Amino acid sequence: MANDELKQTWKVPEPTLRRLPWYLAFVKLLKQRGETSISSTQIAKEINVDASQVAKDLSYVNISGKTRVGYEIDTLIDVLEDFLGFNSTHKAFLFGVGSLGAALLQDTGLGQYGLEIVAGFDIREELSGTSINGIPVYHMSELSTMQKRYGATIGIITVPVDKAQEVTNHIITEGIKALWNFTPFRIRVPEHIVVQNTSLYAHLALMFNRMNSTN
Ligand SMILES: NC(=O)c1ccc[n+]([C@@H]2O[C@H](COP(=O)([O-])OP(=O)(O)OC[C@H]3O[C@@H](n4cnc5c(N)ncnc54)[C@H](O)[C@@H]3O)[C@@H](O)[C@H]2O)c1
Repeated sequence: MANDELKQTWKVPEPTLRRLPWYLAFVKLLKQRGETSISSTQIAKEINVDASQVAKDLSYVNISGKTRVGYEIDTLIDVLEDFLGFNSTHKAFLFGVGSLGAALLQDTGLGQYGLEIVAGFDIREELSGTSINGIPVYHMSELSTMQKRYGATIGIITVPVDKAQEVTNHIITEGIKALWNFTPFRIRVPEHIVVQNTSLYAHLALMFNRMNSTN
């Protein structure tokens, strides 16, 4: 990606980046049903987002605004996937092949979103040399060697919470540039490193809270 394009992508507001994958999933569903075009008004209705918001979100994406006539579905899918980075392959290492880590290795869906987990790492000796879903698992001590082989840029962190910072520090020195952190620890990183924290539990708390307020 050219530098200018990269800067453009950075300017996209986070809520827009969260909504665009919803639009993509919906448009893919329409394609499966044999539809060939869709308007932003239709997307808005289906996703339950304001039509002007949909048009604004799509204005960040490089697709010509045939708002009333509708977008050609194949083109919209291509452009959205490209924009969201789902069409390119990002190589990732996963750290901590425990219950969550192993489940993520099992998930074949990640590949459709451009994330290719090429190897898992753990400190448990008995795991090294094994594989999950065809993905090899290595001992942490092999990280340097494997990084030379695979050149991964993303690190998925599924180690125990008290190991999160230590593992982060270590893998950054091995060339990992972006971290998908599943631990509840707020890891500290140098400015040029990208961190995305993800927690299933945070969403649970939200659901419980909303359930209680509707009782
Ligand atoms: N974000 C979420 O929604 C979510 C959901 C479940 C768990 N978690 C978090 O994910 C993490 C893992 O949870 P789990 O239930 O899979 O735990 P687990 O104990 O089953 O797995 C942790 C794995 O990390 C390995 N490990 C420990 N130290 C390591 C190191 N220094 N380097 C590499 N590997 C190391 C362990 O050997 C183990 O295999 C925890 O921090 C937990 O809080 C988050």
